[in-house]
Amino acid sequence: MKGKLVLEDGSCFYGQLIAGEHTTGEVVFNTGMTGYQEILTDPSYCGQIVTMTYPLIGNYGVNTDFDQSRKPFVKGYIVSELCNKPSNWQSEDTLVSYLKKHKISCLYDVDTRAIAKRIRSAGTMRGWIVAEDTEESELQQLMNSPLPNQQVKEVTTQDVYKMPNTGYKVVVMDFGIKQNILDSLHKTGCELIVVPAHTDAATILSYQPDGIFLSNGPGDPQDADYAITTIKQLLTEKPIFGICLGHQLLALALGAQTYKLKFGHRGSNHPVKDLTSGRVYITSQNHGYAVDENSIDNLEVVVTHRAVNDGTIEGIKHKNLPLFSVQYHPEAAPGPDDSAYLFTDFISLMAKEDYHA
Ligand SMILES: NC(=O)CC[C@H](N)C(=O)O
Repeated sequence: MKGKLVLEDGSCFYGQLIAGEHTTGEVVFNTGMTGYQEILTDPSYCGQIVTMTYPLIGNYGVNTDFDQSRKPFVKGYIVSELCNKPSNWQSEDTLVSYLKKHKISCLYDVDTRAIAKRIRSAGTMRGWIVAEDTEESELQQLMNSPLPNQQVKEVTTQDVYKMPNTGYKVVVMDFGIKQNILDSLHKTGCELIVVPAHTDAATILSYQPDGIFLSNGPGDPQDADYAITTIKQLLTEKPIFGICLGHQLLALALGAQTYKLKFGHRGSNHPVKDLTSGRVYITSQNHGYAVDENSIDNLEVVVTHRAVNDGTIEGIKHKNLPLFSVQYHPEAAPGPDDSAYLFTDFISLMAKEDYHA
């Protein structure tokens, strides 16, 4: 079926549509060459239509081991060439049948470069994927519908679950966690207790954890005000490590502000400088918001990492308390695992607190 992407500014991009009912979301682009299944199932993309700038997608098929959560959470998917004859020993199915099975509207054979350039110059916009022959009146009706802003509620776990182990006990606040973050923490020996996003501080502390982990997740961090309130109450209680949305929420709880980037950072090769060692790490990123530079001046917060491309804040720590966070993804999936050492840093922080106890 012929389809199109209509952007908020009126621009249209034409292609072929599969699996698709019409859909809407914030249109973003990811520059990764691989990792399409991890991207589809990263809950941080809930509410967004993801455009892949790499021109060939689907070429190594899909495999359930690559899933980062229980299902794909993207609202729509846009690719140039959609390969339907994968060649890889791990391939269990085609991406086409995966998208159909999960009813993810996918527009392909589209000029993805033109879409990325449009977003890059005009900024992230809302968009609609519809059949090409959609009546103007129907399109207008779709365009008048409000965009939801409580995606964390959609992706967080409904029930508490545990991943037993013999090491430190960590309560994981699940705002839409990726499987590889859980696996990375678990691999370092941690026992994990994963709790829903709305869990209050008293309940979290009742598990008597050695540390608290704040996960990645979708949406504007300022919409998760309930989580900011909870984290505020935990700041002086336990060591805390946050990734991406978790980093933004930690910063907000410490009194900083966040703002929306023009078109965000989404890809697998973003250079980040560790300001302590001077080393540059190539990192996996997926975020549309960042911690505001000017808001931290009078806080007990130190910037530990910066994006090399645009200088934005990529990591912070507290001057005295055992709290730190990064904006990028040390768990990769997809992307390089150069920053996996941060998980061991969290263990060292818990060990230090343990010693002082
Ligand atoms: N991956 C994430 O956790 C993303 C955080 C937040 N939703 C942002 O876009 O900035």
